[in-house]
Amino acid sequence: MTATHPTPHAHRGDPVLSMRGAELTLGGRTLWSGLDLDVHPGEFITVLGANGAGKSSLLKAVLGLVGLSGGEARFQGEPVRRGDRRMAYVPQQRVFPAGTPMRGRDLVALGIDGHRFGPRLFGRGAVRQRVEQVVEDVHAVEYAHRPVGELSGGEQQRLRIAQALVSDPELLLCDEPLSSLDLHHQQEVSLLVDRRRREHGTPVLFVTHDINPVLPLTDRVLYFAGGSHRLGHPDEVMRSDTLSELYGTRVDVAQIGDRIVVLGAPDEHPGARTTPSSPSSASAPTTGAPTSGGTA
Ligand SMILES: Nc1ncnc2c1ncn2[C@@H]1O[C@H](COP(=O)(O)OP(=O)(O)OP(=O)(O)O)[C@@H](O)[C@H]1O
Repeated sequence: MTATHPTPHAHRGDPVLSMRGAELTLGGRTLWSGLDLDVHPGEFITVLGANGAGKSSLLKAVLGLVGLSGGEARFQGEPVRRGDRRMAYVPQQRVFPAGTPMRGRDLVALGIDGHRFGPRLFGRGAVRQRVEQVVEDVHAVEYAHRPVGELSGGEQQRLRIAQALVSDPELLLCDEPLSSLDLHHQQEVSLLVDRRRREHGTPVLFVTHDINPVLPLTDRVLYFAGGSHRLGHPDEVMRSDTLSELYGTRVDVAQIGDRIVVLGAPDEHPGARTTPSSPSSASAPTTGAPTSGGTA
């Protein structure tokens, strides 16, 4: 399914990431197949689906950490490869233990010179300058000198975004970066990612269980369920008929205020792990109200 709506932030030009007939089998189970995806400069693609449907594994495949079992994935025209520093990854929010001595700026600098596979990109002075600039960009100057273990979850996550941005990436891969954050911090972190793609044209693949915080930013949704997927504008994908067909069972998409809730979506498979961010009601991922796009 191809989006028929415009993607307001997508720039013209060749896709940054292109997948054709992509299939991923892990542990003997085919998570998804027949995936055709072009990610254009500036695009914000929200990746949704049940626990265990293969959302995080998509990011791993793009990062070259797991190999496709079929089809191909190309980044900037070349087959994806592990350790490509032009892609940046923002992990799930995980709190650093209270005694962690590393300071905020050092965490950010790891995005440049702490990488095991990459060469040193800059001299020491240039690294410091670049780190300082990104710390300012994410409005973390006030606390970047403090040990990360002393910082709040939201502050830590801002620094993780800074760590991802410090290498000036050409593709941003975010794996549930908002989980465990309160609404205010969810919005702050989302806006940092949004600003990056608007100002630098860096496209974003954003895995989440809840589209609501990023719905106004979302150009297209990629929804995985039942070994299949749908790709399109939120209006096209977040519908009862589309998701019922995808899950192979009745699924209701309800609008409650400015939010949309998906009701009745089953777990992907009995052994799928659950995450704290999963809504408890009916194992249903919550999703946001379809809008016509625009920035938050
Ligand atoms: N390296 C691996 N080897 C075998 N199985 C794997 C591997 N990595 C992931 N899996 C399995 O693949 C399935 C998909 O995992 P993945 O983490 O991609 O799901 P997800 O959609 O991100 O789920 P969640 O919403 O729970 O985070 C899971 O059943 C997982 O156990």
